[in-house]
Amino acid sequence: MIVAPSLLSADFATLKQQVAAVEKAGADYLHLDIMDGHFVPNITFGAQLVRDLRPHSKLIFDVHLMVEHPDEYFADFCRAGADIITVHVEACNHLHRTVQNIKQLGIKAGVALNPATPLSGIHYVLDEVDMVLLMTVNPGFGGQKFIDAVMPKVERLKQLTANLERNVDIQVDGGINENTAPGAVAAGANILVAGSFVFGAEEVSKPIEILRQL
Ligand SMILES: O=C(CO)[C@@H](O)[C@H](O)COP(=O)(O)O
Ligand SMILES: [Fe+2]
Repeated sequence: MIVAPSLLSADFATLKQQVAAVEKAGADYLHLDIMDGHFVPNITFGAQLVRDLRPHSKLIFDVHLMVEHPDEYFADFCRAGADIITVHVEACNHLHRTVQNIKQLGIKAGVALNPATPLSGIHYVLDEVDMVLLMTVNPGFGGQKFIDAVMPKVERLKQLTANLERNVDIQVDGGINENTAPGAVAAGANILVAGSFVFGAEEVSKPIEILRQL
């Protein structure tokens, strides 16, 4: 599995070292949660942090935009060094255009769905997107409980993407740990985001290895 540690659960006073630790431990992506205090009831960090971390890591920078008006921000995150930018379906008035505009910058585009959002909103962009992120918690905070009811949505998405000629990654995000990840993988996910499971461990290498082996 592709493992994407979420920096949200790291100690923000030592970010550079913690990014280096997950990279050394075999992580594939670095998941960067951008929250604006409007789309979600929490505020994290902006493009400047992505820009500052970029020279220190070869990890794929996977930017999860939990902001209103994502069209106003994604280009800045691309310039800052994002490799993948994911926008929320619930925040986009013209999702197809937003996805196309992200891809025109030469990076990958993802679309994210909250747990209560049905797959129907993305049927007509599946031909365009590189990744679909299915939230397995309500976005806004790390350390929440995995919502099992999202699993049939993962299965359905897997069926839909299997019919496409190109690869579309399925990312799950929220409450992923050694107990919940196997079910998500069985349902069809191939990218596992994990915040508290990775950064809450004494050694980040252990949870990363557990997820990688799935
Ligand atoms: O996008 C989000 C939360 O909104 C996530 O990326 C969290 O950061 C995941 O944290 P854990 O649930 O794994 O602790
Ligand atoms: Fe996230």
